[in-house]
Amino acid sequence: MVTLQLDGVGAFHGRHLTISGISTQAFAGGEVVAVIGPNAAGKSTLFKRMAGLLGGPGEVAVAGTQRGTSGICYMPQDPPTSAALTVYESVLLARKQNASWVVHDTDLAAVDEVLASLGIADIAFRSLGELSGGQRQLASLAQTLARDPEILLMDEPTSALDLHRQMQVLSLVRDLVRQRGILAFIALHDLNQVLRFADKVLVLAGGRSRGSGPCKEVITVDLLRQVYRVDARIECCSQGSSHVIIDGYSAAGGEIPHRAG
Ligand SMILES: Nc1ncnc2c1ncn2[C@@H]1O[C@H](COP(=O)(O)OP(=O)(O)OP(=O)(O)O)[C@@H](O)[C@H]1O
Repeated sequence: MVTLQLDGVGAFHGRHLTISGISTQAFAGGEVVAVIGPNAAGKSTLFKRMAGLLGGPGEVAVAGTQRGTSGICYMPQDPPTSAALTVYESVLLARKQNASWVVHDTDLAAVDEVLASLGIADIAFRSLGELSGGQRQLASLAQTLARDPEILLMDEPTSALDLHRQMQVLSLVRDLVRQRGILAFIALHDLNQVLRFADKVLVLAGGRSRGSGPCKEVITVDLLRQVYRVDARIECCSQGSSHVIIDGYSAAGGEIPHRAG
């Protein structure tokens, strides 16, 4: 089983150490780990460091992989688009593992499967350049999933999607994680989506870790107050699941004068 553990991890942008000292327990295949925190907390930076795109101190310790670093698939927050390709071509190209790759029937079948599972077979032959923002995000998701990841790093993969699509994508990722033993890290801002879909959470703020572990243990009223500066309740709904309800927020930290609603 694939595992990933962070040990004193930091990352440089140029000479500036943007994140530092991030350590966690070992996360294992079959788990969805939400990476949460306010804007500029360091979530994208950590993903780039985990994907090997940024250098820095500490160790991203990966074990149990079949394909080494090529099994780590990173979906950036703003993926570049090559407007000349169709969705189908871009997803097929994502299957390319090395320079000697030639297309096999299994590649074509994998592309068909991923397009169908994301519900975007109808735009397979549209150019990437003519898609809506949400369609582009779905195409980027298809490219990432088509790589047969062992470890998935997805930076706000649902930020451009409508509610139905958010549910569809997060359910699909969770099902793939369970069925294939993938380890998925997903940066999300919607904490109710986190409580619904993630098994564990890693909280960042100011470039440092503010805790990690099972969602219900880590996401507390105190954490929401300290990290997000919101006055919130976490309540169980009639169907038994936990929800974050925001009552107010602080403009400057400490006191929480603004009441929502
Ligand atoms: N290319 C860069 N050069 C210098 N600093 C950068 C660069 N990219 C990000 N940073 C800085 O690193 C810090 C963390 O940014 P990062 O993008 O990782 O945050 P984030 O948690 O993903 O934020 P958001 O939720 O807003 O997407 C910020 O202070 C940001 O200004």
